[in-house]
Amino acid sequence: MATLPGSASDCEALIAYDAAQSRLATHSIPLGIERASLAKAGRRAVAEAVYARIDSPRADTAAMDGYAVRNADIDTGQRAFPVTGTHFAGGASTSPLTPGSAVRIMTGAPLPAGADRVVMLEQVRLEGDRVILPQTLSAKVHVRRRASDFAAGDTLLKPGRVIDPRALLIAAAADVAELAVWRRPRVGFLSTGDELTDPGNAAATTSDIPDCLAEAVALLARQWGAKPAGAARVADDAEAIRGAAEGALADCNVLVVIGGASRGDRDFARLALLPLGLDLVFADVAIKPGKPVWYGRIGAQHVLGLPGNPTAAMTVARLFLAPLLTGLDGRGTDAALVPTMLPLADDAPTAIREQFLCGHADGAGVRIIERQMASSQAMLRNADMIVRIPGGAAPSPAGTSVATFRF
Ligand SMILES: Nc1nc2c(c(=O)[nH]1)N[C@H]1C(S)=C(S)[C@@H](COP(=O)(O)OP(=O)(O)OC[C@H]3O[C@@H](n4cnc5c(N)ncnc54)[C@H](O)[C@@H]3O)O[C@H]1N2
Ligand code: MOO
Repeated sequence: MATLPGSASDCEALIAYDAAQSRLATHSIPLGIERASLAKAGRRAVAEAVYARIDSPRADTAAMDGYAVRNADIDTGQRAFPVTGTHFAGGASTSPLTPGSAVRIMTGAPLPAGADRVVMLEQVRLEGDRVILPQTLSAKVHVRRRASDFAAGDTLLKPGRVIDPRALLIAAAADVAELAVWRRPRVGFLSTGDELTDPGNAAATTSDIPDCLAEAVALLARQWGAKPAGAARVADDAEAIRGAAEGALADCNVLVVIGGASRGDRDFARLALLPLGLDLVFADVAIKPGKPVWYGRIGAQHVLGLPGNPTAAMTVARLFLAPLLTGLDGRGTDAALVPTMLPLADDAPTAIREQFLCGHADGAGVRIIERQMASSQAMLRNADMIVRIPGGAAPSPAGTSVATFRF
């Protein structure tokens, strides 16, 4: 068998998880900047600061429906005011308030020049064309000062901020119609395996098994910001894998190759791609499950190889594909890798290799799902998180604080 650059036989050292992540991070750099309308900018990371193009409020405005008056008149003891007009939100700038008079005003309407207080509708009564204010007036003047929320030129969103609904509100309020955002990676998927068939077709055969990973990993990629760029499935045949990969690479930034990652007689994934110029960055990581995961570059494109065992594949997709995608789309690899530290509810199983096990949390802490295997499928319905358990002889007893990653 040909020697694979970056690979390790069982006698060679595997690359440590943290070292593999460091290597991934050096390659996972933003793809580039594009402009997106507000409608298309959601969940993207902004590449340039967002500045306010206008003051907000744009003028001194009423914070309540009521009557705009001058404090100077109030201070003289005047409480009955002739009403000289009505101001609505959206109205143009108005003539100044005549001293000794009031203007009926609605929330959001600009105050007439000279007015510096709004008395709420509920606190006044009308007598003919005069408004009568109460003797005692609150300290609150119910005026929103011009630029008191933000001023034109203020930095409202910093580069790297992910556009969530609140950030979208701010961009729109800043009078920004388009945002400079990092490009989203296009991700293609290639499942390999003679035994695989489309879900829905296996029962009609005696031995085929449904490809349970293609759609699941594509959804995981979408959840982490990717644009899916098609999926193909090929037999365990190096020529077929190479041909399909070549076609897929023309249309994606990241190609995820599923299966054929290991040492079997028909595990061709990495070997098949070497003639395309595959430059392996790491392969065979000292983790359980998912050891055969590999990552490399073919020119500008990124190629991630997942093992075929379903739980192993989903685990390393979460651990390596998610940060690859957040690195490429400007959020940074850490966006997918910051753990939540939680106490173990029970003693964790021990293993020589570092383990990334499926678990879920309840009031007592993290529970690692029992009897899970790299090939498990049904178990995943209860797997809300991946739990990092250190390798080596040292046990991790109940109460130990462990790193968890939401699935
Ligand atoms: N001698 C060794 N054998 C194995 C090693 C090793 O280091 N030395 N590693 C083991 C580990 S760990 C894993 S994980 C698997 C990974 O195998 P491959 O990536 O080569 O995957 P396949 O051989 O193609 O398939 C393994 C298993 O998974 C099923 N599979 C594959 N793709 C899918 C899919 N899309 N949907 C559903 N099921 C899938 C496949 O049918 C096999 O049952 O290798 C160990 N062996
Ligand atoms: O590590 Mo493999 O991914 O156990 O089955």
